Amino acid sequence: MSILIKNIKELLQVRETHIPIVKGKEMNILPTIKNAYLLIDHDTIVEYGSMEDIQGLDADEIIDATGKIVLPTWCDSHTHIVYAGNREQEFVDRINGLSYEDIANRGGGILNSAEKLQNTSEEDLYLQSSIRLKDVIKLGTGAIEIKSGYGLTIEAELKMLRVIKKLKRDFPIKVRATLLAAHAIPKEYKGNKSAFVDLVIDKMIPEVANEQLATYIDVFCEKGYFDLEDTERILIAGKKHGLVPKIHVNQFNAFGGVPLGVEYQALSVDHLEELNSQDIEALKNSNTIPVALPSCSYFLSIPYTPARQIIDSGLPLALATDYNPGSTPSGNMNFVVSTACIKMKMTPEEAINAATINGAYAMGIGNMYGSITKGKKANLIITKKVPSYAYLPYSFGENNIDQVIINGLVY
Ligand SMILES: N=CN[C@@H](CCC(=O)O)C(=O)O
Ligand SMILES: [Zn+2]
Repeated sequence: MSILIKNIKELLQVRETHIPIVKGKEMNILPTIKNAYLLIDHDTIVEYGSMEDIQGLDADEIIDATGKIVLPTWCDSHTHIVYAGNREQEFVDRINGLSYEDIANRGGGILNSAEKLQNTSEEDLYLQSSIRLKDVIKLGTGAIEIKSGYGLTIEAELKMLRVIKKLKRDFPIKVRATLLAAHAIPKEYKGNKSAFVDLVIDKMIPEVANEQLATYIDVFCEKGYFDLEDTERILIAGKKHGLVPKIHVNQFNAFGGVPLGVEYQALSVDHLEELNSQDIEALKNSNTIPVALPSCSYFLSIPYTPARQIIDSGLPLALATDYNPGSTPSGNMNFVVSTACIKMKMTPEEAINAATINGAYAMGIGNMYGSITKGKKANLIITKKVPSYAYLPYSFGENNIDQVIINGLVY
């Protein structure tokens, strides 16, 4: 099966050869071809170019993209989409004056989601999560990282990871799984955090690695959750079992989590709403990518990750949703890209690079996803008729997507 997309107003993120990451000033460059075509064979991009050079090309199916923009699907490198129920009451409580911290301190927050998940069957959890996954694909996400972390017992963490495995089996998009057992201290371990960290290290990590249920190891490194020592112990144990660090740091406090992540070769350090100059220095000359989650800042009314400071220091930046029931009940990468431009002063070029090539890097799939490159997966967004690509972040809240192609099939 082949598809030829013709008369594309502008084809975005065209990279003749694969580049793994874009950093600093390069982030402001988005290579495009105006009046372009693109040929898909089965699930692969095999050819593209200017309409002037299209002669001789034919395909089983022709899509006329007159007036429309084509770009690679979003790579959402940070989500928690496997969860049970919702937390809209906490949302109302925050409107009425409680903070995220207040809610967590009285047993809500992550512990609330953990209780719900523990009491939900694997089948129901799969059903609830698959609805969300379908929805985000329609919004243009073609690759997604999904974390555990609402289980907090061995059984429930394994249940979450098995659901992620089934989603990976049943859906055409790329799915990467992360073990985030150290997401909160369970009620039963209150005052005895080190025993819970021992459980994560001695039981959960070996079991998950043994069953090959995760690629990455994550920790919520934050005051009131897991400190630097806990984080270091968990990263060491994860690495010993072949899990690559990819961690939550600096959401509310900056106290050394970023340099620690870099020291343990984390693939990414995510959140960074609070960031200091030592963090920036640590990230320079490292292979660790910072990841910003602007929908979380929006929803919790906390600071936005200082994208300008990061990019202007020559660093790369990726954008992701953080889709979860507590801090970001949205998996809309289009909103993330818009919000990054509106609130973080990223240019459309920077934001699109951050949500495609750099998103793919932040989930370790850059060789096959994130750009229009021959041989990469045919995962594409075809927009509605739009005046320019800057219109995409500009028209925030509007759905500009006409079609999503995943592995060469119109979704
Ligand atoms: N901060 C830690 N974890 C999630 C939120 C978890 C929750 O509130 O359920 C996050 O990335 O924002
Ligand atoms: Zn998160």
